[in-house]
Amino acid sequence: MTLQAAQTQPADSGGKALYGGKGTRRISVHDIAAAKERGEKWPMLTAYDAMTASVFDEAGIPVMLVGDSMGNCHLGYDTTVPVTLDEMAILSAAVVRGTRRALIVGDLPFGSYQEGPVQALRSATRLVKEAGVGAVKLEGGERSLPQTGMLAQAGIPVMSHLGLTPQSVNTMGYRVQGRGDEAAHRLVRDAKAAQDAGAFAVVLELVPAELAAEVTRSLHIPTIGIGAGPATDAQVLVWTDMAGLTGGKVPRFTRQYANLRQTLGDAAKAFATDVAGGAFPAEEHTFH
Ligand SMILES: Nc1nc(=O)c2c([nH]1)NC[C@@H]1CN(c3ccc(C(=O)N[C@@H](CCC(=O)O)C(=O)O)cc3)CN21
Ligand SMILES: CC(C)C(=O)C(=O)O
Ligand SMILES: [Mg+2]
Repeated sequence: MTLQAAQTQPADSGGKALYGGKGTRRISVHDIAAAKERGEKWPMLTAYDAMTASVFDEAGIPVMLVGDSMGNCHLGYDTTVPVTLDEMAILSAAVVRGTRRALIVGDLPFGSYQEGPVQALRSATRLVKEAGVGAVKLEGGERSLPQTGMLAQAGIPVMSHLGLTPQSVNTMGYRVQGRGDEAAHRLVRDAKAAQDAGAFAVVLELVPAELAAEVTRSLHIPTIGIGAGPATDAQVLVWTDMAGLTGGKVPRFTRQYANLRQTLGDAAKAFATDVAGGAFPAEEHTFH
């Protein structure tokens, strides 16, 4: 391929489709943009460790989010608020190492970008350089506009997160957002502002389906829904929720595709029973 051709063919992931495509190189934000033009709907899952990420990569999940939901799903906090940039960097690096094809998006944790665009750039640069993520995500539309613009101009692909923004749980709670005319208009404005500032995609969390559909129609960048109905370009779920590993209550918008909590608990009990009864280790596990 000539240099000229390379420059004019940004979106070939070697088989086109994000999901089910045959390409082996890393998916890029150009591939994400091309999927919206094709009308392809695509899946995104969170991942917090190399082994789980490798399973999803081999299953063809094209985009993974190292979510700050690692706070409650992996590190044992009650919310995402305590998660630090150090924790994000360590687990993001693990997810990058465990994958070959997926685009890895690192969540900027609470407190790592709210001070302003310079802090946002410093934090995002750490995730890009230390962890090797291909993009970062931050919460807020108009309120995070200087940050979104700074990252985009610096050449760091940035995903915006609107609707329910869990880092604001202490002021917002976990309620559906964008209900009523004024809140709906604000969400549309936020989404357009994020797009204009250079965001490559927008997460819409816990918003009415009709509003998510309107936002999806009015943007040229893809929308990724979670509790936002069926019309968004993509869908994201927290992996421990969809795999049935999360303990306690899970959000109503989740579908549980497996029951890993049961499976893993059964395996642990079977091991314990074998040890207690002397059935493990057997001859084939033993050296002489
Ligand atoms: N395990 C997990 N799954 C998630 O989806 C998730 C996290 N953690 N942590 C970060 C945020 C927080 N999220 C949440 C948390 C709670 C609700 C919740 O309780 N929702 C109510 C609906 C509220 C309403 O009707 O207004 C529900 O019953 O699902 C939703 C999203 C989504 N994210
Ligand atoms: C729920 C998704 C969008 C997220 O931000 C996270 O997992 O942290
Ligand atoms: Mg998050």
